Amino acid sequence: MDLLVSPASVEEAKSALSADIIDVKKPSEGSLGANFPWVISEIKSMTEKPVSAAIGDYSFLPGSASQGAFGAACAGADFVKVGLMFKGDDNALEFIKAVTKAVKWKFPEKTVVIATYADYDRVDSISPFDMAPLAQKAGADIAMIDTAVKDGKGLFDFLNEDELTAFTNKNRELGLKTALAGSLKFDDLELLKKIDPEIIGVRGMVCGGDRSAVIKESLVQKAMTLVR
Ligand SMILES: O=C[C@H](O)COP(=O)(O)O
Repeated sequence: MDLLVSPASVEEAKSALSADIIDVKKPSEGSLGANFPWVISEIKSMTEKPVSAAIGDYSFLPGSASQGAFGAACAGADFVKVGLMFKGDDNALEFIKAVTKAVKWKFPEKTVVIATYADYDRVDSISPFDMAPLAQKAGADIAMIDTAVKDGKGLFDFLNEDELTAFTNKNRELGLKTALAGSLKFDDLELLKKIDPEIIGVRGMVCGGDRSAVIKESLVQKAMTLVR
């Protein structure tokens, strides 16, 4: 299980470099808020580790999302991560195909992460369970669950161990990897290891519990020790 940590700036990324994946985002612009391309590029130049970039929590705007995805890939992101904040299988398939094509067109080696939300009912968006087969059909690589609303409720307030294990196992059958996130806590790590996704994503946990604070290097190191 790899640890993905989401810094919000170049300065903060320096404290996150011991993570397995450095995930550039702008939390002030949403759960999967997009940061500036020059921030992605500078963080990429600081590490040999894979760099991921969130490109936003999107309504059904496949053209805009494709351009964002291409921009993030050109700026140096190895993983391009997009959130689906809309409903409808046909629209989701069209959107995921467009984003995947935008990344793989010039960068076939790069990884496309399609995120949906554990609290999808709260934001009226597609469920992770409906999204994953569409991600596989569209040629994406990773099916992710995060939370849309960062109000203290986390992944396990919406989905239980059995549901998350079923999601992870089904993705593996489909040939997709799984990433799980959503206000995860140190106390969740043992259960997450049992569920066994390929990646877990955190920010609040390594900020000391408050995702609007800054990442603490010592907490990233603690999390790295505990996920192994
Ligand atoms: O990609 C993962 C997110 O950055 C998770 O953030 P969070 O742990 O504060 O919910």
